Amino acid sequence: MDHFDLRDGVLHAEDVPLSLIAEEVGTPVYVYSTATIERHVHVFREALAGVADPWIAFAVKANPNRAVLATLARLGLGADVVSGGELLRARAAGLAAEKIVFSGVGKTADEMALALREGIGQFNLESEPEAEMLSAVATSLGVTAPVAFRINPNVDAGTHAKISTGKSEDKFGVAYDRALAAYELARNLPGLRVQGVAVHIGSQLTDLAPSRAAFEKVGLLIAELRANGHEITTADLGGGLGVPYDPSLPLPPSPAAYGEMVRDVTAGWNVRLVFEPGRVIVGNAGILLSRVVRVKQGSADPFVIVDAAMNDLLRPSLYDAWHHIRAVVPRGPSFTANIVGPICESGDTFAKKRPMDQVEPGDLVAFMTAGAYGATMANTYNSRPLTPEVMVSETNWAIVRNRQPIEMLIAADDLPPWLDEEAA
Ligand SMILES: Cc1ncc(COP(=O)(O)O)c(C=O)c1O
Ligand SMILES: N[C@@H](CCCC[NH3+])C(=O)O
Repeated sequence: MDHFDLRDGVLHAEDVPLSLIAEEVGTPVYVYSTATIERHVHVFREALAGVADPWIAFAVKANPNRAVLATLARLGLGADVVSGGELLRARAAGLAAEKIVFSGVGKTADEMALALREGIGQFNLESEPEAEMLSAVATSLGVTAPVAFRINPNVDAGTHAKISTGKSEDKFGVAYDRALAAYELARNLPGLRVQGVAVHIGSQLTDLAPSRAAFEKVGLLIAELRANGHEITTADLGGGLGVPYDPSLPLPPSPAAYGEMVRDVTAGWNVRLVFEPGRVIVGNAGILLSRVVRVKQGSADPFVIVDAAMNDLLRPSLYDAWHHIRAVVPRGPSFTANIVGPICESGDTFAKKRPMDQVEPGDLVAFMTAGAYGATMANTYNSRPLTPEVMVSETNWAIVRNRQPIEMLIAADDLPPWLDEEAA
């Protein structure tokens, strides 16, 4: 439960009762614990003890809230970004440019120019044409881009198909058997300085064996590249370590076990290792706080209708993801219910036939493990405002992204000239 503690039957975020936040900010609202984020960074770092000078680049996509990024910046982390927007957010939060790596298959020339001007630490290139584009952009700016190729090791990560990234049919990385040729190409392109190899096979990984297999391929490639005269100084092992969502399932590998595997596979590589953890840092540092609107009897199990919906937390409807849902103040015996949101799609279902705490209209419920890929995937479907976010630190708490009033969403739409007059 980390720092969302149950005390006297009440769920607290650090030392702030969630009921206070719900009253003042309204629901649904994401709540993050600073202490839990700090602890997770500490645990991840400890797990890498013995790895010389690890470069920990937080995967910004997992939680790009500026307060979260600023917390990580204060702890000395870098960032893995996948868009110009993420890069700007990371910089605005105070993350050092030289600790930023830039991943993604579709970087545009504008995004490359932005990253070059900022002076980021590494571009993880995902194709030969991307190398050619970066070479042209860097040359036009008169700078040199530090690059690695992300290779596709053709390894099945054993995770949900939509978040698996290391199989040959996935769009990511350069096919392993094309890698040597890609490095030859890059060596001869002006404006590029080849420095590393990168890999990332997927997210919510619950078995270390596929990662080990992928890393072993990276090790072989580094040896071949060096034999061909390339100077390889970094190896980016990506992110992906899973977190516990469903308490009835076996625990995913611990950061310590992951660290041990990494040390074992990379012994003798003589490179600076880069890590891109996202979920493992923030997943269990956040909850989505919601209120029960009503309980409706179905022909079988009751429907608990809450004020959070698939637009606030997309994971259950997109990946059939499981989030533990608990009453903030338990009322005693559990019952079996379907937990749903108000959106007009049957996919707006958080849990089916779920044994859960007894709840009544007005009660607060917490969706646990919602700190990663929660608020960042929220949207305004059904013209619902974007979910606000709150950060707690000991006895302090603050809104770190406000709920946008629906008036703002309406005002954001411009009318074309031929409708403008009519509306006015
Ligand atoms: C390139 C890259 N790095 C890092 C991550 C972070 O993954 P996770 O949040 O599972 O650690 C992802 C997402 O899967 C990614 O695509
Ligand atoms: N959005 C996914 C993770 C995607 C990882 C991105 N590479 C999830 O919620 O599980």
